[in-house]
Amino acid sequence: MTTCIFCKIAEGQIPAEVVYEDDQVMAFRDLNPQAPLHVLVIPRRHIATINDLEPDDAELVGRMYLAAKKIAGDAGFATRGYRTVMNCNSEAGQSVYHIHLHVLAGRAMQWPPG
Ligand SMILES: CCNS(=O)(=O)OC[C@H]1O[C@@H](n2cnc3c(N)ncnc32)[C@H](O)[C@@H]1O
Repeated sequence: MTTCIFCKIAEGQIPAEVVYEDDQVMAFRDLNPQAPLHVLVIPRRHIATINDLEPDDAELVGRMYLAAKKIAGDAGFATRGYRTVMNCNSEAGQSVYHIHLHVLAGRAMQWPPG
């Protein structure tokens, strides 16, 4: 019985507005969007942080980026541009310890990030 909120979303135990899913990854809208498009791409398998990735996870991470590409493209932001962010641990602001790729689009992004 997991306590991970993103595992619960992946298992359909709690609701989310799913925008993409396949056998290994899924994506849903962020509850607190920071841009007109703000979606989270997660692996179905629980991996807490980037530090917990192993070489065997390379294809899975690649599939997360391909999902991000599809989501941003389908939403019409491929040419305008979009940002993908994966935060690792507290100083990066990670608050949900199940890796997730933020996909943000629809406004000009700042650099460097705050
Ligand atoms: C500083 C960011 N911290 S973070 O990089 O860890 O991102 C966590 C993100 O998950 C989002 N979130 C938390 N719970 C849910 C949920 N149940 N459904 C959708 N999004 C969620 C937060 O709004 C936040 O943007």
